[in-house]
Amino acid sequence: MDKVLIQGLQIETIIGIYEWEKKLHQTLSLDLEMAWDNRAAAEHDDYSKALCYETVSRRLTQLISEKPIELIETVAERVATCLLDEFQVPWVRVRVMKPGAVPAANAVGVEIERSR
Ligand SMILES: Nc1nc2c(c(=O)[nH]1)N=C([C@H](O)[C@@H](O)CO)CN2
Repeated sequence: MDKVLIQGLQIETIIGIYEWEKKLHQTLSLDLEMAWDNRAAAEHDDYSKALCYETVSRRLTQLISEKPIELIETVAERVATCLLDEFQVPWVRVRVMKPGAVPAANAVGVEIERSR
């Protein structure tokens, strides 16, 4: 299966369940694996057939930073839904990491897979 990948997409947003978290921005780090048949783009070196990682990154940053969210599970689900519905990605793996949330850990996070 071909994929388009985005690793370590940093998104600043209001995220968390505690009152103190609703008053500041924190940075999430997203890793995305998106199934995509890359042959059509490669065959004629045709950008219009490619899944543009730049466009996807911009859209997800807008989606996740537009309003406060409590759970990183919600972030992962919204990202997956956007990729399936708006970008017609047939399958996606979304990992959302919240660095610094647990001081003793490098990062904590969730990972989901969704398909159409
Ligand atoms: N499974 C989850 N557990 C927790 C979350 C979360 O989003 N998903 N969030 C928090 C707090 O917001 C925490 O990150 C504050 O440091 C706790 N557990």
